[in-house]
Amino acid sequence: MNTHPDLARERDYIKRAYERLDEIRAGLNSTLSDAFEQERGGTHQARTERDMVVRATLDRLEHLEFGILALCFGRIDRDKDIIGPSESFYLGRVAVADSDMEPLVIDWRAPVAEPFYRATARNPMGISLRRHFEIKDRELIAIEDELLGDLDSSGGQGVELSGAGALFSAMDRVRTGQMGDIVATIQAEQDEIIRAPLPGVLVVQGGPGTGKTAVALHRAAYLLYTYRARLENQGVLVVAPNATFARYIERVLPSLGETGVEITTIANLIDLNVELRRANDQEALIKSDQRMVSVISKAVLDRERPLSKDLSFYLGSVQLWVTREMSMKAIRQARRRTGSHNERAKIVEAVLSRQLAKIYIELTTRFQRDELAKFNEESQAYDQEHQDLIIEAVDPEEDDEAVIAEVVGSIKSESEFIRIVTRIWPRLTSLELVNDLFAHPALTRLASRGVLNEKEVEVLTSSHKRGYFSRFDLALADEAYVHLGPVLKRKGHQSEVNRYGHIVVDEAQELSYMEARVLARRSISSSITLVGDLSQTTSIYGQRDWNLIVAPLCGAISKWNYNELSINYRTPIEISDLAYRLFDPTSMGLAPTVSIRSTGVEPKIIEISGKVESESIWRWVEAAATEIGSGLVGVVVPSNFELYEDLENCRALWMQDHQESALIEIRELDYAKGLEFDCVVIVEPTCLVKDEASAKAALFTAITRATKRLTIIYGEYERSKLLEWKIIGS
Ligand SMILES: Nc1ncnc2c1ncn2[C@@H]1O[C@H](COP(=O)(O)OP(=O)(O)OP(=O)(O)O)[C@@H](O)[C@H]1O
Repeated sequence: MNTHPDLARERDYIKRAYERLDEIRAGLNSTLSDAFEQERGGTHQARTERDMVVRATLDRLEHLEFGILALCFGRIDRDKDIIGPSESFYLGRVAVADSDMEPLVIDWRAPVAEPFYRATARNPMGISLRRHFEIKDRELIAIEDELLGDLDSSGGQGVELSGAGALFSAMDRVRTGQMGDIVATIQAEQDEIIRAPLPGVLVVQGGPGTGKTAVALHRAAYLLYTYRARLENQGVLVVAPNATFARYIERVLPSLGETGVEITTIANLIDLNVELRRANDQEALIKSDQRMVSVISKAVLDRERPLSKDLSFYLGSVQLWVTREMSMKAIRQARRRTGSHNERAKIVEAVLSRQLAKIYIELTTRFQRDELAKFNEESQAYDQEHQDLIIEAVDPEEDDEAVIAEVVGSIKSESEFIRIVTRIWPRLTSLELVNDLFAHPALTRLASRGVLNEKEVEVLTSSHKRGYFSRFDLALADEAYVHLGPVLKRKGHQSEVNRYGHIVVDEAQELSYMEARVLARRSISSSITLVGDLSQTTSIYGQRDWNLIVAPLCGAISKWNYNELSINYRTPIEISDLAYRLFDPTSMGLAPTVSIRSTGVEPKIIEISGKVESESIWRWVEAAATEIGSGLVGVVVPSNFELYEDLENCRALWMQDHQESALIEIRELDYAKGLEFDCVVIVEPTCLVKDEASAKAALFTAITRATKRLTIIYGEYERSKLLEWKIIGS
């Protein structure tokens, strides 16, 4: 029972704030129903104005909709200073003012709120008191005060924390499988990143559980608040590594009153509407490589091909030849022009049709129709030499443009002519280009000559499945689109890409070079926040150097800002100790992180003799779920794990009988990354990913998903590796 002397007074204040919030909501709802009730009539302007009112009211209502979450979570008392008397500010997830427009609650993002997150004993930032409220069902139940004068809020590991009580209870909460906001307990090092200026590339490196995802999302909300006029128009994009992760974080921004942020994956952003297949590691590695930039640009050029032999078609009874020479000239002319490949197909078409129209006119006027027929009969066709003579004889000045235009029109609608032009300069969708490129080894080889070796070409062609694409193909298609442009006059052509005022990328260490280019193309002015952890790079195409990640994103700006986070809010000391036995971050030049919670429960490490079977695994999963009681158990298994289906069956049966118990999820590492579970069970810990070079980082990542308990189940064949990795002792 909290017996703070100010409890009753603060309770009244918070009650008043809630009542005022209700009043504001009621006012907005009645504005809305008035607008709906008004007849659709009136002038166009009146209707437009009404629509604007409806939209703005709906936006405002949405902004005030945060369910059962607390409106107000803290207060700061500012000392008297030269500009005014001492003052108290109540901070909350949205601003609420009374009917005289006097603020009751201030938005956490307002500049005046900054000391709530940043003030320390050494630098109190002009405040004497920081107060944290615990609110349940709209009622204040506890108060935690920090007097900045004699602050001692060390988390036990020599770390200075703000609102330690509120922070620890937030960290201890049972996980639901959906990320929540941290607005009430943001720590100073996090706040600095959240409130960093908008322009430029900002990199946030932090070990597991340091709040990178949370910080990234709160930063998006902060930027929208602070640069609303610009960003509401331009848009803010959050890029998640996969759809599972996007779902995991989707509630955070709405709980902060921001619903306009787009959260998506790179594949969805490219939006080519294809079902994705998995890529194998070697294929993924090559297709993510920087060298693919030149392969793709060459692949487009390779499709601009002169004819290998002369081809003809009939316009009426006249046989017209498109010679190899003509096709080369047309390509040269088209290449001299600006515009995308697809746009310039028109130039090839125009050049050839005009040339052929002149030939046609010359032929039909110079010879009698029957003489021409005889001529054709005798020689089957006139050869290139004849035609060249005719071309030279044609003086454009003397031609009647109207007649030429008419013949050009007829030529352009001849299907054979269209076929020939398509052969020389096909209009292509980006997926067609990528599909053709890997479906035909000759094209692959041609485009990658001097860039990829024969073995790499073999990997690309042998892993290709006609008409099926991986996410890596999509990035290549996006690259190809830059050269190709939309296919005009064809159904389903792609539109121009959306560009954003700010882009936030999570798990940025896994951003491949080609995917980074996808994002660069969608950034208006290289205003980007990248959050990630180089010690958790587990994909074969991911990076272990921020310079490499940032390079394709910087655009004209060569400087970028770097920040590190150091406190692990997720993993208890007992579990992170094990993780750091496996991996020493200083070996990569990264600052070690500090866990600030302890559970007193050591991880369980279990050896299974003989073959690892689903029954034996499940026994331990069940034990973990029973032990934890409620919350979330994440079973992390190797990718393409042969027992995956069996485990899913065990899970389905277990869940039927244990509906009130802990939820169990079985996940490959890629789909557990970035997430967290009250209890983690890792199966075959040395085999989580195929790529051996990433195996250690994969286990490190899996271990650090746990907020409370950890069980590792390994087969005896993994013992020597686990000994070497210091996970088990001899
Ligand atoms: N200031 C904070 N107050 C309360 N909880 C916090 C705070 N910062 C982070 N957390 C919690 O810690 C957990 C880890 O945060 P988050 O997932 O953002 O970390 P991360 O650095 O992205 O982790 P990883 O790289 O391991 O996936 C989350 O449950 C988050 O809500």
